[in-house]
Amino acid sequence: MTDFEIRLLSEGEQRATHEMLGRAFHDPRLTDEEWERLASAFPADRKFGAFDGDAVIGAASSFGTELAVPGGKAVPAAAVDGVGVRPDRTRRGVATALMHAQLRDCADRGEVVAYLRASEATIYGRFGYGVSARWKSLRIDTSHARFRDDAPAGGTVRLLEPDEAHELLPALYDRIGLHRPGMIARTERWWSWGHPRMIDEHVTAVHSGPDGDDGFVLYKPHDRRTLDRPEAGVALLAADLHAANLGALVGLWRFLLGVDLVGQVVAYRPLDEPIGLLLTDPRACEVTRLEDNTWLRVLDVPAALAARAYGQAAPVVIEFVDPLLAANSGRYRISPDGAERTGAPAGLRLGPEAFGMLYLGDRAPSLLAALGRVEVLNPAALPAADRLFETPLTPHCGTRF
Ligand SMILES: CC(=O)SCCNC(=O)CCNC(=O)[C@H](O)C(C)(C)COP(=O)(O)OP(=O)(O)OC[C@H]1O[C@@H](n2cnc3c(N)ncnc32)[C@H](O)[C@@H]1OP(=O)(O)O
Repeated sequence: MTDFEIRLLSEGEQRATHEMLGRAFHDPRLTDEEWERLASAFPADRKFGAFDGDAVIGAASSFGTELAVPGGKAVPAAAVDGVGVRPDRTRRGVATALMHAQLRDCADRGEVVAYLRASEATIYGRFGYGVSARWKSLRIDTSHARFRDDAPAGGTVRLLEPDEAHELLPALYDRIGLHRPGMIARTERWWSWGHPRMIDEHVTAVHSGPDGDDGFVLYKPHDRRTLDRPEAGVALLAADLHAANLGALVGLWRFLLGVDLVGQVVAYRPLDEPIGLLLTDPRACEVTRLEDNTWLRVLDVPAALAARAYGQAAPVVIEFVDPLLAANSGRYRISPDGAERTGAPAGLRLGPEAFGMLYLGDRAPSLLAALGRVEVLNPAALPAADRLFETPLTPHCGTRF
């Protein structure tokens, strides 16, 4: 017996929900004016609330998008955000009830995976989410950063005024395309939610190559000068950097590292970002942190397996066990040609959390088996599964949500 009810928000309940989330995330209360500006980007649609009478004590939200998977296709995905419980009602199962309702709802909508960024790494594994992509924080000291003679030259970079950036970036992001597993489509809701403020708070630079605009970066300076270190310059945080090709990536990095009065450039990048290899002194590029970036929970196993590409190896049968979304449970034969349900005996057995960790290519099945997250029923299946699930590019989302 619970003392709360889970249901979708009704019109008119958004502001109270936003206020409740503000208490969970320690955000300041919004003025009426601030709420007016924000309201249209905080729709009731797809928001689950936990209610004690009329009072909202917990919420979980999502929006529909597309997620790039290995091989170049994209699948319908639920981008989950705004999960929070009022501080006086935590640890009584509210988030669990919200998560279960939300996962069933997203599965009913035909979405193939749910995808999120976690405030803490201890929360989401129990709901079947696994870390699907990690990122590295880079800090590049500009005084030591010289490009090698054989590094690509890159094209030209120009700064945009904020109104030009609002106009140009959505189409440029689409043009760059979902070329890396883990990237998501930026929907209208996404552009209208955090992005206007983001553009206003950052400088936007666009890269042009032989075929026109092919990359952009939003950066923001943080002043590190003090009275005893007046020479320190500023640190630039490259908060949103996307490039369609290596030339655009190098061109944007050359630009960032060449901006005057800058001592450091900091960015959160894919694990295989090659910037250090382009410098005469690769140690000028320090990895200061490596952590989980996105978490993935599969909602439709047959569709997820059918959408991605596989490496060359003998076929493997995996048995998938899903305690929450029972329709997913069963055996699947995976080969370089695709995946299908099968009655054949399984070589490996796993659940949704391990699936989330290997689906985009972040972790190898053999590592998960060694850690006890994948059960090995036939040892020959393990090296074959490693080769099938291996991906040439490390997964990376690169979009805040
Ligand atoms: C995608 C996003 O929006 S990420 C943002 C998540 N939200 C936040 O971080 C805001 C602040 N935190 C909160 O609002 C809440 O603490 C939440 C949403 C994280 C958890 O809500 P709760 O209602 O307390 O979770 P619930 O009671 O269902 O807990 C389920 C289990 O998870 C555990 N758990 C929940 N939160 C945490 C946590 N932060 N750290 C460790 N364990 C946790 C509980 O102990 C419980 O374990 P049990 O099943 O073994 O008893």
